[in-house]
Amino acid sequence: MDGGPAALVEGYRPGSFVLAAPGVTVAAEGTRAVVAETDPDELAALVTKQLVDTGAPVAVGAIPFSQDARSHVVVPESARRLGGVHPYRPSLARWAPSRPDTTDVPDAAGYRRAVAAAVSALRADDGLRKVVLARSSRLLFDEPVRVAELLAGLTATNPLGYTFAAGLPDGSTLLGASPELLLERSGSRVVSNPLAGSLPRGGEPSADRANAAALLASAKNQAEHGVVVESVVEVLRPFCRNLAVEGPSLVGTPTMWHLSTRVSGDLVDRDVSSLRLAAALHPTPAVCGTPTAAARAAIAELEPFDRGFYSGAVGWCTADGDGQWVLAIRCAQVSGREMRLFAGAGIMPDSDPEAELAETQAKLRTLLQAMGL
Ligand SMILES: C=C(O[C@H]1C=CC=C(C(=O)O)[C@@H]1O)C(=O)O
Repeated sequence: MDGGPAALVEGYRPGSFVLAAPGVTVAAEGTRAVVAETDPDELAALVTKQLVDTGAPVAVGAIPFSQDARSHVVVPESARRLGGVHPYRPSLARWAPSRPDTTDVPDAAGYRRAVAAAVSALRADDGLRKVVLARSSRLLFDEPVRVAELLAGLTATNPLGYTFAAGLPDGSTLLGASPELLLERSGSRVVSNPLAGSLPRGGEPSADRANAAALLASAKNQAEHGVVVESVVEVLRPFCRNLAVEGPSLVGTPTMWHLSTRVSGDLVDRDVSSLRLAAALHPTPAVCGTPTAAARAAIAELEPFDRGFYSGAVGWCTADGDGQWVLAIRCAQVSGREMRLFAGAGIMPDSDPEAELAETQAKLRTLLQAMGL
C-alpha cells in the first residue's frame, strides 16, 4: 500500500472519516469540535464559523434523515485530500465472514403490506405523490466486523461509487458505497446527480440489457425519477444564475440500474456553502418522497424502525464552502459484531409490492456482495 488515496481507505480507523469519490478522496481523524444541529441553516453557519475560528481546512460528517435529529459534523484534528482512488486494487484481503444470524425489520410480508398501504394512500389522491419506504436487516456475526477490510472490498467493487465511512456519536460506524451525489460545489460551480427509478441488474448479459431497456421505457420509473429532478431544480434555482438539466440516462452499479439526471449551474452568491445547499436539498424525494411533509408522515406511520443516519447525507465542506455531499444509501451501521443494513425504494401509485421488495433486496446486495454473502 502506498501513501496515496488507497492508504486513506485501507488505513481507516473506527471513529474517523473517509469519503472516496471518483475524483477525490478525503479522510479525517480526531475531533476539535462537533456541530450537532437540527436547523439546516444554523448547521451550515455554525460549521463555517468553526472552520474560520479554528483555521481547520475541512469539516466532515453526516446529516441524519429526521429533521428532529442532530447532525454529526466534525471539525477534525487532521485531514487529507487526495485524488481519486481508482483504479484500485486492494492490498487488504476481503473480509469474508461466516454466515451471520439475520433479522429483517420488517420481514418480507411486512414490507409488502407497507408498500400496499402506501399505494392505497397514493391512489387516494390526498396530495401524496411519492413515498420512499425502507427496510432494514440486522446481521449478527460471530466476530467483530472488520471495517477497513469491508471498506476496501466496497471500494474495489464500486469503481463509480462514493465509498464512505463515518464515525457516529454513539461510537458506531456508518459505511457504504453510495451511487448518488447530493451536491458538489467547486468555486461557483454546483452539481447534483439525482438518481431514482431502478431495476436490479440481470444475471445473464441478455437479461441485464433487457432490464436496462425496460427501466428506460417504464412510465412508473420515469415518473418516480421526474419527481426527484423537479424538486432538486426547484431548490437549486434560487441559488443559481443558470441551471442545466441533462438526462435522464442510465447508470449501472454492480447490483442496480438507475435513471440518472445531472443538474449543474453557477451560484449567484459564492458565500453559499456546499453544506448549506446540501441541507436545503435534504431530504430529496429520492429518499423521502413528495410532498416532503406528507411523505415524512407516511414513513413515520409505515416504517417500523428509526432510520438514524441512513438516507441522510455524508460529506465534507471547506472553509470557503467547497465540498461534496452524497446520499447515505447502500450503507450499514456497524457496531462490534452487529451490522444494520438499510435499503429503500420509491413507491408510486402503480407500484407492485413484490417488485419493490425485490428492488430493496438487490440494493442490500451492495454490502452483502462486498462480504461474499
Ligand atoms: C432509497 C434508496 O435509493 C434511492 C436512490 C436511488 C434509487 C431509488 C429508487 O429507485 O427507489 C431510491 O430513490 C436506497 O438505496 O436505500
